[in-house]
Amino acid sequence: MTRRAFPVRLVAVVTVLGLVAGGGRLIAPLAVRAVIDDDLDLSTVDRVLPLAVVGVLVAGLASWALHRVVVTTIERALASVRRAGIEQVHALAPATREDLGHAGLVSRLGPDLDAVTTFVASGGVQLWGHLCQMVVAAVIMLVFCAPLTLGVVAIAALMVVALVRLQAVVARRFDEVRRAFSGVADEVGEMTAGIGLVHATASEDRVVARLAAASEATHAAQRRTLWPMHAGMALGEVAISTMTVLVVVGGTWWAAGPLDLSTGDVVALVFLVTFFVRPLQGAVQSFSEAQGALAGWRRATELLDVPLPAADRTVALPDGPLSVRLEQVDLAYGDAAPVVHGLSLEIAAGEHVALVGRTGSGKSTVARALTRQLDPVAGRLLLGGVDVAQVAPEGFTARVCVVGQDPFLFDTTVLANVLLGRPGADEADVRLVLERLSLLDWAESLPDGLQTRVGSRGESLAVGERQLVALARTALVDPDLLVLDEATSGVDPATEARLQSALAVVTRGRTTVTIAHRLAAARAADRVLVLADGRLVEDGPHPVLAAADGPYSRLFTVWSDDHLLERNPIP
Ligand SMILES: Nc1ncnc2c1ncn2[C@@H]1O[C@H](COP(=O)(O)OP(=O)(O)OP(=O)(O)O)[C@@H](O)[C@H]1O
Repeated sequence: MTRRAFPVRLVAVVTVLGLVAGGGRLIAPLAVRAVIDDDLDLSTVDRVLPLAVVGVLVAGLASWALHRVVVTTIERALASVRRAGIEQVHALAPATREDLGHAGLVSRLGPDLDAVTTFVASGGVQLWGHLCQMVVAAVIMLVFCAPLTLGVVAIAALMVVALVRLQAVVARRFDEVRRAFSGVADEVGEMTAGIGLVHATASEDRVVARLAAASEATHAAQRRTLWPMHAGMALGEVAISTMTVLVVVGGTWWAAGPLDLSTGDVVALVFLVTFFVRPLQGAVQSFSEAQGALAGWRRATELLDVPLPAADRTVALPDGPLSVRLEQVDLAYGDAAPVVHGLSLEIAAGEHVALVGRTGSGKSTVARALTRQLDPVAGRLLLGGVDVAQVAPEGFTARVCVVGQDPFLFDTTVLANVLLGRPGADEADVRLVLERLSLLDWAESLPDGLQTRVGSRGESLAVGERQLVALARTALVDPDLLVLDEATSGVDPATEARLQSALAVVTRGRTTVTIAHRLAAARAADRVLVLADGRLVEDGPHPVLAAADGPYSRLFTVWSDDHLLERNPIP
């Protein structure tokens, strides 16, 4: 994150506006003082009233300007943090991104920053106005009567200490309320999601009892917040009353004695006490809200300090289809033990290989390494003869593409999702690609053709259809290494046929690694690599491995049986 210089001008503007906004309100007690000291003379009222009105108007204007400056500045700062955050997320190493987690990233750039906005818009500006008003009130009181002001400040200090403690209790209790509320939400969520099971097992009473218990817990938690909240309010009232008595008694005593205090001074002091203490109460409350906003800001900006991949990755991949070479590669997640061990293999440029193996054998992990979402913890991975550790990130995703089992689509049209494949491409390019993949008829048969919206994450389309869109997008990218994770479920026979013919076109002449979960995908490859427990245990063309008495032929038998069952279901 680029650190900016301290914004001296902004702070100066905000301070002046705060002092005018806060100080302007104090014109009222000063006007009252002047009128009382002139024995309620009407000519003084005529003189003072316009001044008081102007003062209040100026204070109002300053308050509006303060709000505007602060909110605009903070919103700009937040927008730039969001932008920088998104750029940072893109620049992070994929493994780091995965460590931070999708939800973590979303919350840092979403709700965490929203907490700052909410605080600034609701309490933040008032907090500043309150602080300024307190300062001005304290200075005027000091001018009128320093000893009384010191007494007032001493009582206020005691009040702040007590309020801060009470606030901590309130915050804890509110946390309990939030947890209790989320308990209710969990119960409601489970109840609605599992409504079928609830009916089937006739457990309505149990579920309702659990919900009632969760609701009761919420009420109890809310009741527990009441006493510290009311104690805080009562404390404020007691403090104000004590200060008022102090000012009235002390002021009267001093007025009659050592200090030259007029009746107007004493009355003005009584008002000023209120103008000093009320914002103090508000400020204490806003301070605790500020903690949440600050925590949100810290979490969001922490993201900007996450180290980026080394800047010495500057080598470009050679043009054309890319060969793949793994030399004694170990792959691991985080600090855990490697899940792929000493993997060595070679894939020629333009070759199509299938990765097969039982679940958990390491296929997806190898695919992640090929697409650089996971860096080897040992050994070397070379693409086109270049060690990926040195390959520049720029342009990498245009050369190496992955089509996952359930590809992500943006909530927009089919056309817009495919167009993402190549900047500058237009509808004609997309139609051409779809035509080449024999998918144009399918796309046009969708409710709004290419303009059909795919819904959030593409949920309006079936999984297989999402893969079709992703394949078209990939064909538009025209990568030199393609990693395909074959869809295992949710693909109807018609979509399956479209997928297979589109895949045949997309993979032609392109280095392709398919994670094959089914026989057809393995058979379509030039070569099959069999993984078991993160190790390469077989390597060869399908006919050879199928004929050998090894792990692949055993998998092949299982697949063949499944295939037969699919075609000839048990009656
Ligand atoms: N994100 C992850 N964090 C930690 N361990 C993981 C992660 N992903 C996979 N693993 C572990 O790595 C090992 C290999 O998993 P991988 O997903 O590569 O297997 P796979 O052969 O692709 O399985 P499947 O066919 O079920 O997708 C497994 O032990 C798995 O638990």
